Amino acid sequence: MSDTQTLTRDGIDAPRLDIDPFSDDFLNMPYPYHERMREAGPVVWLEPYQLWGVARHEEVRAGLNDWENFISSAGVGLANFRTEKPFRPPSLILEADPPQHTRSRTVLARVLSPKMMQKVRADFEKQANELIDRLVEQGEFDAIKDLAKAYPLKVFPDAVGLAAEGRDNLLLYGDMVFNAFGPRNHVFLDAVGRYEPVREWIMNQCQRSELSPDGFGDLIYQAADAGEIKHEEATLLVRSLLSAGVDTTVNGIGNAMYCLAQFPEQYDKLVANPTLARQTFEEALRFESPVQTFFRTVNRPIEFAGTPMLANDKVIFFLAAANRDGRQWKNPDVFDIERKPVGHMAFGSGIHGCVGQAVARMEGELIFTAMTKRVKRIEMLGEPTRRLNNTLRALESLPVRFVPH
Ligand code: HEM
Ligand SMILES: CCOc1cccc(C(=O)O)c1
Repeated sequence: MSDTQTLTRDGIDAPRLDIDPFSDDFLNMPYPYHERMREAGPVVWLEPYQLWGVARHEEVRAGLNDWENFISSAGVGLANFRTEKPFRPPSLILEADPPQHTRSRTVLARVLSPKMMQKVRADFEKQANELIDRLVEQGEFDAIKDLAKAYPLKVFPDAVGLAAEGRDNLLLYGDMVFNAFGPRNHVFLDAVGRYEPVREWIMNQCQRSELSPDGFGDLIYQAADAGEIKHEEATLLVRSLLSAGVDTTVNGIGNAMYCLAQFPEQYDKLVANPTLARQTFEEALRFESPVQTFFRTVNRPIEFAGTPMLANDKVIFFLAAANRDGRQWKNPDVFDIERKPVGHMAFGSGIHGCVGQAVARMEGELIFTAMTKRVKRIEMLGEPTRRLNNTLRALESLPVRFVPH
């Protein structure tokens, strides 16, 4: 950092907060910090990283929907790709703006469409039923290792067309990718050591020769055969599926399990009405958002929510803070499966809104539907342990017991 940068910038027309969103304290328990930022104003200036923070629902939504002023091609993490070398070759969808983004999005939106989900639904359902049957037999288990990781690591790579071996590498890779959106803190440095061995493995898995025909991965190469994208672009788009498609759902399901184990009266409501399974997963995404933040870069001098911003400023959008904003939600800090959390920011918003949400929603719906049919109660056998990550809200372990009907 140059000398001038160590001093805070003049002309900041917003509340200045000395909050580090990547400190262990913040990552362990973000909610009091979210409240402070929301109450300070629609936009705040975070001194430790000299960037803007947006934590209220209305402004998070407005900012993510404004892709022309808040761009993704300069990176959706702390690093500004205009001045720093990206940690890895940029994503052609997440870290792209139109028109590149549009071509990538058209292909992935087709491959991951609700219509495509119908083709794999029966297998996702069979795997959910068999897994829950095994865990009911087992009785006591770790809801993260044996359920939240096991299910996505089976169904999604199967659908993509990956070989069966080495799939745990997808967790190491996802952990790394999501840490890399943050600063080079100890959380990132601890992960980067685990990541080196799998970097090559991941790129090998993205090669067409490694993918089974007609899986999600091969369908992307078929779009290249049809001339929609280049073949080398198809390889990077398969990497997008492997980057975003596992660690997200692992923590979506893991956090939902924690919610249902902490609030047994909510699980009782779900058992009484299993058609609430999809909505239960959605409420868990709002209440304990797996993806906590994403950044944007200001494209040109603008005034946003009454605050002047300069080109190249970084803005961090706190999706999880928006999801508990009392301006948007009644009793936001209550996990209520009868709430319809329409408009939550857990999947983002606008042109970059999650292209894999149909996959995520189907995984959540099927695993919790299978559970309600077999499990009368989820008992917590001890406190969970947390896995700190610069972007993800993740548990490392959650000891539970399934009490069958
Ligand atoms: C509970 C699970 C999931 C959560 C919470 C989640 C969250 C998100 C969020 C917040 C974004 C917006 C990123 C931005 O605005 O910069 C996003 C985009 C994306 N997601 Fe998901 N995601 C989930 C599951 C998935 C799955 C299963 C896949 C793949 C099959 C996936 C693939 C992607 C991709 C490729 C993008 C970039 C889309 C674009 O930039 O147009 N996600 N996701
Ligand atoms: C869940 C947000 O979406 C992501 C996350 C990480 C990587 C990528 C990618 O496109 O490589 C996408």
